[in-house]
Amino acid sequence: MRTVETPFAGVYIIEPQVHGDQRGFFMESYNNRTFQQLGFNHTFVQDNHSLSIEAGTIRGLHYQNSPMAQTKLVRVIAGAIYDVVVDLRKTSSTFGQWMSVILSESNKRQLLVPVGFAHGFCTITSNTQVIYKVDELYSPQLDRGILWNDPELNIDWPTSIPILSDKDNMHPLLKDADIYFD
Ligand SMILES: Cc1cn([C@H]2C[C@H](O)[C@@H](COP(=O)(O)OP(=O)(O)O[C@H]3O[C@@H](C)C(=O)[C@@H](O)[C@H]3O)O2)c(=O)[nH]c1=O
Repeated sequence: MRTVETPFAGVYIIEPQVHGDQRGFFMESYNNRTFQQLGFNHTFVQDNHSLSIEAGTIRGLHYQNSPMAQTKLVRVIAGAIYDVVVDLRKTSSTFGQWMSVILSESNKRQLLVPVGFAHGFCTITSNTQVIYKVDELYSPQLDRGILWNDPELNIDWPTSIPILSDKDNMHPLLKDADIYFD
């Protein structure tokens, strides 16, 4: 397993070691001891799995406020996504900035999204399946979002006419967002 640093402190791309042979491949998609050795001390308590049928589906931008803020370990098991994180740490020099990475069934890359970031993705294939681990349980009361096309963020999404949930259509702009991480 290899970790790749990103422009944001605390956000890492993780590349598992893939053992290919004539049958296909085997990989450890998560190994607690390796994570601990790398200094990642999360205890993941929930696994999530989503299917997005159409390419051009955006889910996001989502985060949970404290005391249920979540670290997420995101990967794709079918298709591909343009994965985005936005720095929401108010004291950060990169507050309000975003970055993207392609996660796909074929590149098997994972993104570690720490507390303090909003997360969202746009599917770039049909029938895309994303799975991710989180280190706090889902809390509908503390679930928050920021509008995907907030002009202040100016995210360069692969589509300008995404398929969205009703919820994701109604999120506030960053300037009005309720952000609380302790
Ligand atoms: C996130 C979540 C949702 N739900 C329920 C609430 C709702 O009825 C249904 C669909 O929820 P959502 O529309 O929020 O699902 P979705 O838009 O896929 O939300 C996800 O988006 C990506 C980008 C993330 O980063 C995730 O953390 C999560 O916020 O599933 C749970 O039961 N547990 C959960 O952990």
